[in-house]
Amino acid sequence: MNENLDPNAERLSNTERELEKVLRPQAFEDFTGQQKILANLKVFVQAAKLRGEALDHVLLHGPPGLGKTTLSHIIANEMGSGIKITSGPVLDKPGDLAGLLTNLEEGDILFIDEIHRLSPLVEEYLYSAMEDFRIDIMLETGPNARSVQITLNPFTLVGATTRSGLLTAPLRARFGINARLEYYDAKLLTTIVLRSASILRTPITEEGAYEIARRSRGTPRIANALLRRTRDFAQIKGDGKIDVPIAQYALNALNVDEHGLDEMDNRILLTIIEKFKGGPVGIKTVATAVGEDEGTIEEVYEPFLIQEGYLMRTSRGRECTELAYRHLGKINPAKGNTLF
Ligand SMILES: Nc1ncnc2c1ncn2[C@@H]1O[C@H](COP(=O)(O)OP(=O)(O)OP(=O)(O)O)[C@@H](O)[C@H]1O
Ligand SMILES: [Mg+2]
Repeated sequence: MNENLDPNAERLSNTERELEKVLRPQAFEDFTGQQKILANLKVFVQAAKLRGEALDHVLLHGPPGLGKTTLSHIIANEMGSGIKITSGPVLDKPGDLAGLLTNLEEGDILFIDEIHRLSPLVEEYLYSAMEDFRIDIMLETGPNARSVQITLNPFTLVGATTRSGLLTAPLRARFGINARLEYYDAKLLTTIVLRSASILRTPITEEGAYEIARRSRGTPRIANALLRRTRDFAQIKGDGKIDVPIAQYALNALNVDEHGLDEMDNRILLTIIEKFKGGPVGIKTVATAVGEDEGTIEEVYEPFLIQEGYLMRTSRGRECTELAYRHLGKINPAKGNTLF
């Protein structure tokens, strides 16, 4: 797959990374959508502040680019707490985690991204820290080795994962607040695109913003990436203003189709239809056939294709729906040979 055209796999240059930071909402007020989650979080944050306690541990899960990292920063801002950031694969040994934990100040947020990738040893070490704010530390090694118990400052663990199914039950049970982020509808994404365009000082029509929004796979990160690319087209091919024709021109050039499916989405559907008679077919087989990592298909592509009704997950594997056939202009042999 051509990675440069895939906003998910976008290799961010330094300026692009700066732009992501600039566009990231900093407070509950700037955060669009996920209404229920937000409403609940506001209550929990307010209550914790009122009691002068650390917020309960928070688990954020859902597909990439929906705002997990953004929310964790907002929680810290709203609590008025410091935030330390790490990720599952980086925490190699319990010692790495101990270092982080003992440096937390009261009420601080410890953000662990990709928390499903913690090693079992580190995960187990985390349990007592989360539950009792206590950890055991080994002093010295060899015959003099002994462990002492240390009391930690009360803190809030915010864990983020795209694969909540891979979390162990004991870890999941230790989060008092559990939020699953959903894909955004086109209206919410339009608001996000308009906000981002105004931060970037890019003139844009409401219809132009909607055109980008409805073709962004329900994902703010993709909407922002497409906005930035469209801005380039507007500057070079137009007069700098983003309207519907410029947005359509840019999105077509980026291989984002009419319904917002990108190249890989379409390749997955086409492969299942053409090579596997529409399915059912196992995810491993699909992954090999399209040349994409199985986990990526499962956490990035599949959830959206299922939500939009192109794909079904059955006990025998993945199956294309009638909508997928129609979308690709193919005839479903099981449904007779008419297109409509
Ligand atoms: N609700 C929102 N309102 C406005 N912008 C948002 C919102 N959610 C996400 N964004 C934008 O999308 C970008 C990606 O969000 P974020 O990094 O929080 O996603 P994520 O869920 O952590 O993704 P990943 O799983 O890949 O880490 C952010 O830089 C932010 O600008
Ligand atoms: Mg993130």
